[in-house]
Amino acid sequence: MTTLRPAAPKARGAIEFAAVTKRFAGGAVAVDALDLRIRAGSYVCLLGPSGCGKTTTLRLLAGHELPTTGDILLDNVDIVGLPPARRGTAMMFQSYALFPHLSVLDNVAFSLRMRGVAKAARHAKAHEALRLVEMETYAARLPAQLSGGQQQRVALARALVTNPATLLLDEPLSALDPFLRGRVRAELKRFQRELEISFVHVTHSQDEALALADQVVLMRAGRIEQQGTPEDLFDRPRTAFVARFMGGHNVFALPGGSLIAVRCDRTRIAAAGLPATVAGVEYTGTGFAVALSGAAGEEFSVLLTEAALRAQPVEPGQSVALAWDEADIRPLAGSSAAGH
Ligand SMILES: Nc1ncnc2c1ncn2[C@@H]1O[C@H](COP(=O)(O)OP(=O)(O)OP(=O)(O)O)[C@@H](O)[C@H]1O
Repeated sequence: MTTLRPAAPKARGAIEFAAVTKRFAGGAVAVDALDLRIRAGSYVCLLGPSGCGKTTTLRLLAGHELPTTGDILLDNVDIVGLPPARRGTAMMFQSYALFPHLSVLDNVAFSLRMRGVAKAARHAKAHEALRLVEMETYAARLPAQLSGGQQQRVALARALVTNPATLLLDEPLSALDPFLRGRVRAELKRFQRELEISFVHVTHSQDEALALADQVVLMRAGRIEQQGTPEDLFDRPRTAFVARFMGGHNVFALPGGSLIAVRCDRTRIAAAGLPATVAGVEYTGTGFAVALSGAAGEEFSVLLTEAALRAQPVEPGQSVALAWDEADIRPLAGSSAAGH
């Protein structure tokens, strides 16, 4: 479930961005007066279209970028002046970032070696981290002798060996095939719960964010468009941008210009309502998706069960009407005149 548990007393990794702006040389504002709060021990996904500032936000936390203005706190400590290794953050890279010539154990111990930790102590900690991800028996192998999922676990152990308060993950699953992605996704969630630290996970994938996050932060042009639980973002979008980005919704402009969102599975093909033309019908496995176009060329979608489509067949080119229940209307900020 995605409901927020009350943070346990030992949970770590509370993050606060206070009016953080990052302006790159050349003028690009990647992060724009960002105010962001992340609770200790929570799983947060930063989501949004390409270029909206997700990676920059993560790099600001890690200390790979410095803010132009603003403060960043981790467990109430201002970390802006601290070097990356002293912030209490760790970054998990994709598995191919493992050093190919080092054993699994030495890969995991690497950052401790860089910090001057003696060999016996760093190997003990590396074994502990490998035990946590159930990879201890592979300690002597080289990365090339592991499966993709095993490499990913080693990458996770390598990030966790410094005992961070927050783990930063930039598209950690994008290199994996869909089957493995599902498995590693479940493991990430389990580790995060067990460790009671915060995970900040950058993703392009709405599905990934909905499946993993306690809190989803949807960014747009360096700002937060909406932050909330996956249910908030998916079922209670506040703007047309959120409804469209999260998917699964139709955005309708009502007479007068106000905008509403209605879920595609709650939009009906009815005898009377908003006129639309059927553009196509696709089998989705669990039912059918009917693609439609509105009078002004807007794109809509209605999800039907097989039984519903059989009872009321539609075909491309057919004129139909769309209807919905009052209870399924989600009013959106802005109006169609504002260009959303
Ligand atoms: N080092 C840099 N110098 C100049 N501009 C940069 C730099 N890094 C990022 N930007 C710009 O800042 C904006 C935000 O980039 P960022 O990488 O944070 O976006 P993103 O949301 O992670 O995108 P993507 O999903 O494509 O990775 C973009 O317009 C990008 O071109």
